[in-house]
This record gives sequence, C-alpha cells and structure tokens, in this order.
Amino acid sequence: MPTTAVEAKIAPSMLSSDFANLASEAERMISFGADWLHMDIMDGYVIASLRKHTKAYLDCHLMVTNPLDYVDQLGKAGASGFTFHVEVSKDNWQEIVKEIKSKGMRPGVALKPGTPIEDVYPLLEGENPVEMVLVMTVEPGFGGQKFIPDMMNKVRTLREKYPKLDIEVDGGLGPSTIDEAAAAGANCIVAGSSVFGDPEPGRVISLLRTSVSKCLKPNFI
Ligand SMILES: O=C(CO)[C@H](O)[C@H](O)COP(=O)(O)O
Ligand SMILES: [Fe+2]
Repeated sequence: MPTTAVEAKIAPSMLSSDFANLASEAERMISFGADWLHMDIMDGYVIASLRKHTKAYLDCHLMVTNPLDYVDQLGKAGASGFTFHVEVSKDNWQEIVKEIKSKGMRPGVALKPGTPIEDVYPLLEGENPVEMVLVMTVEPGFGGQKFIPDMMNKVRTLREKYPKLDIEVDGGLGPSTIDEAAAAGANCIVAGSSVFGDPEPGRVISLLRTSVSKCLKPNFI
C-alpha cells in the first residue's frame, strides 16, 4: 500500500479544452495552479503531441476495452498516470499493472457508477497494487454531465479502508459538488466543464483545492 501523504491534486479535464490549441490550453491551466492534466484517452497520439509542449503530470484515463494494447504506446508518448477500468480487466489486471510500472507510469484503476467498490479491493492488495482509484461520478463518455451523489458512499468506504490512498473523482465536479466529494475523502479532483467554462479558471481551481485541503484529516498523512 502507498505510504506517502495524501495531497490535494486538481486535474482539469482536457476533454473540455479547445483541442485546436491544446498546448496553450495546457499552459493556461498550469499557470492557473492545476496540479495534473486529466487526459481522457481513445488513443496515444494526443498525449505524444501534448508531451512536446509540457512537463505537467499527464493523468490518463483509459476508457478503452483492451488497456494492455495501450500501455506501450502511452508509455512512449509520455503519459504519467495510466488508469484503466476494472470492468474490462478482471482477468488480466496483474499483467496490466506490471506492464504500466515497467514503462515508468503510475497505475490506477477506475470504476463505473454501476460497479461495486468491492471489485477494486483485489487490485489494492498483494505485491503489485494500483496506486490510485478513480471513482466515476458520471457514466464515462463525455464532459458536462450531472454529478451522481450516491457515488460518495464508495469514496467514504474506500477512504475508511485505505487512509493513504489517492482517491480520484471524475464527472460533474465543480464549486457546487466539491464539498461533498472532499468530505467523503476524495483528494484528486478531475474537473472539465466547471474549470474551462468559467471566466476565471484559476479561481475555480483554487476553490477546489481549498475544499479538499480542509478535509485532509491528520490520519491521512
Ligand atoms: O472521464 C470523463 C468523461 O467520461 C471526463 O474526465 C469528465 O467528463 C470530466 O468532465 P466534467 O468535469 O465536465 O464532468
Ligand atoms: Fe476522465
């Protein structure tokens, strides 16, 4: 299990950015105080082209059926975190995690709203555990959907069991939903439309961070 302190990580989802200006959009978010850039992946070309322009942590969320097919490609493209879905990796997650680590990336596992939290427990135990769990708070697919508050039960359960784990939430996060997610124990926050759609993205990033930081209990450290 991870032993480092749990920290707030704010990750604007580049799915909501202006794709024609990806490099300057990334630079803009980092200058506004973003910690990570969240990349929703269909293939690795976008990662490779953005990597040429930024040193930022590229937090890649693989919404694909065969994650193993993407490990080598994303490793070469310069991905930082590689988060695959538990629903498509029940039989080969150990091999996927090993491959991710061998390419120098950080493994994470995501689960869809209909998937029980117990399904990720095996991936957090043993010799080669994942280092982050991404609790989807909308159905994967596109930005701008409504946050599903029931998912906070999963976050709470996970935080109680794993005080030092990075727990990421993704979908519908913004000023009106962050307090609920932070109170449940989420520390990595993906936010697309709420950040890119605001005239002051830096203000939203800072608000998200403040909410998470307030809830980081001493026992998480
Ligand atoms: O994984 C995703 C969609 O499947 C995106 O990361 C997510 O939609 C972020 O966008 P928003 O904050 O607008 O909901
Ligand atoms: Fe995502």
